[in-house]
Amino acid sequence: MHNLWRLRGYLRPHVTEFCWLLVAGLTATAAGLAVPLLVQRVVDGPLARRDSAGLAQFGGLVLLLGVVEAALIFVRRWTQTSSSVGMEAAIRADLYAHLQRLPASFHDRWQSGQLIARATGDLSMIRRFLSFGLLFLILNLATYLAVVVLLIRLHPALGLLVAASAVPLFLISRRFARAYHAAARRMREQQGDVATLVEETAQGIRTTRAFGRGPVLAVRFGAGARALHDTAVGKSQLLARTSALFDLVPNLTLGVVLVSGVAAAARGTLTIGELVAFVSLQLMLIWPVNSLGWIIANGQEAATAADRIQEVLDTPPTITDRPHAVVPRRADIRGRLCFEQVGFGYPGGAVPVLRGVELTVEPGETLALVGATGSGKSTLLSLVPRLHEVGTGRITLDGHDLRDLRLAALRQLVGMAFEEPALFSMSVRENLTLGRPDADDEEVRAALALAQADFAYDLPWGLATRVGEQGLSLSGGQRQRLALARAVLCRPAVLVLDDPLSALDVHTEALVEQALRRVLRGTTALLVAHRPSTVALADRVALLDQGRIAAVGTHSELLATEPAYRALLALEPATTATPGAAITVEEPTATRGPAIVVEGPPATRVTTMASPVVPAGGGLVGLVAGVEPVDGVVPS
Ligand SMILES: Nc1ncnc2c1ncn2[C@@H]1O[C@H](COP(=O)(O)OP(=O)(O)OP(=O)(O)O)[C@@H](O)[C@H]1O
Repeated sequence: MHNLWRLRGYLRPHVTEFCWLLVAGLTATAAGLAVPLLVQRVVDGPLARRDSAGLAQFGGLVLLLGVVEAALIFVRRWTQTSSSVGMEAAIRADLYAHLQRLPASFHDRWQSGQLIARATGDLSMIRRFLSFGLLFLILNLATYLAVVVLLIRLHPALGLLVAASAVPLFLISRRFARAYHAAARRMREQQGDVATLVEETAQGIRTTRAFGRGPVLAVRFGAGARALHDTAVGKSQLLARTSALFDLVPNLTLGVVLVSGVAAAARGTLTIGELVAFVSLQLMLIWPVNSLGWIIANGQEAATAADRIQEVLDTPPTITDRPHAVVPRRADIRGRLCFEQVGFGYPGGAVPVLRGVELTVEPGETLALVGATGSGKSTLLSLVPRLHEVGTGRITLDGHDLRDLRLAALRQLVGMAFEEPALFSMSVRENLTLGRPDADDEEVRAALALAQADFAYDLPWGLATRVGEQGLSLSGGQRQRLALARAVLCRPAVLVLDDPLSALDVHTEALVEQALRRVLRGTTALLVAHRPSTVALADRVALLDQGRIAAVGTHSELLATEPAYRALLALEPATTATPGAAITVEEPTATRGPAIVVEGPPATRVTTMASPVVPAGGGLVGLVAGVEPVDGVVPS
């Protein structure tokens, strides 16, 4: 319960409402408790005396109490939902803001399904406890205590017997709470796992369809869903068993009270009215005791949810502003970027990814980073906007250690485009202006022109077209060009490009390069390059080998002096794409079945379906793999 208690701060803004809720709830309970006491007076008074006027008076009073109780219950229900929903929203907002502050390494470790489950299902559990469980716990305890006091006053011996029934109830509750907590925790984890599986399947639907792995994933999902089902059934059975015990105890007590009460009434030590009142009051304990199982279950679910939420909230954001971090003026930044003995390793990684990196990029210079796959190029780039924090050494921008700059300011100074660009399910314009919400139409147009992304104007609703989740309604090359336009729109002092042209066909790449050359002239840029054509954009090249800078020089210097560099660029596959390649489907012949033919000059004629060459945005591979719906038939 400790972690649930730690969330009490969220109750503070609603404390007045909560007090009113309690007052309304307790008054309604008091009105309900008064009814049996009035009945006692009626039975022993007007009813015994056959006084019909007195009877009508009492009847009116009981009716009034009933109306008051109903009105107060309505008020309580009306207000309790709004305050608990407000608390849920506040916790969710803080959780989301915290997730934003947590470093990339946290998100590498955590499954997104687990985070989604925490921000949705777990928070709903807490809301339900705050709006119902907690309130009923207080009201039911108050009812129990009040009834027991009234019962002891009516008949001390029988009243103490009822009070004693609290002992087995307490023991059952304690055992149940422990077992239910473990089951609730297991179930929430399994729900997170199932959410992750669904999310991964949705995101990787093209890959799974193309490989025909749907049934395998379905088996994996089935196993996860079955485990969740079994835990849910076990949890419900636990609650059902305990609820039966919670039913049994008050009913057993009621039986004993009835027999002893009738005997006492026969002996004359208890009036009929007192017996009726006693039994009526005791019946009022049935619901509070019965609901105890549900309230404990609700409390345990909320406690589990609070544990899971605090696990995230307790993770410290390791990449934060230093106390005296400064916001440099954009005009003062020339863009000299220095890596000084930079070392870095991923948490849990056996060996550091970067070691003693020494590199300087002069203002306005473009430096290409070339290295074998896995040599640490992307990692090095990610240190510049502080997506990861340097382990040893430091990186400076115009002499300022990056850690001495305010994070928000640094990320405005650094524009970044990734090889696998993330677009969000919002309009093209919103995606473009993510880093510069104030950019006007002309600036957006210029950025799109530069990235050769004018296709955006031809989308069904132009820049207002919403791109699907992760921009998957666009081709890889289109996404890359939009990401490039987004990076340059920020007018950054340092442009960091992680192989941003890899998905472009040769024709588009040449156009983007031409335009990029103009931008790069005035900006410090660090770009990962795999192709000689991209390297040609750079003034100098740094060769990264197993996390160390092996050589720095111009392209021709490195070609002349570094065999490893020559080998890397020579491994470049021969380009086969052809602007305006024609695609036709040929009829089957005697020697082969039907074929998709992509035709350029004779050297690039392709007749195998395995390697069609299509201009960016062609989507042919998706049709062949059966991932996308198709008008007509793709012969196989
Ligand atoms: N988030 C991560 N967590 C743990 N290890 C990682 C992570 N990202 C990368 N690595 C490891 O760090 C090393 C360098 O990866 P990095 O992506 O920087 O290489 P790269 O040179 O950019 O490769 P490529 O050219 O294939 O993109 C690799 O061994 C990789 O497995």
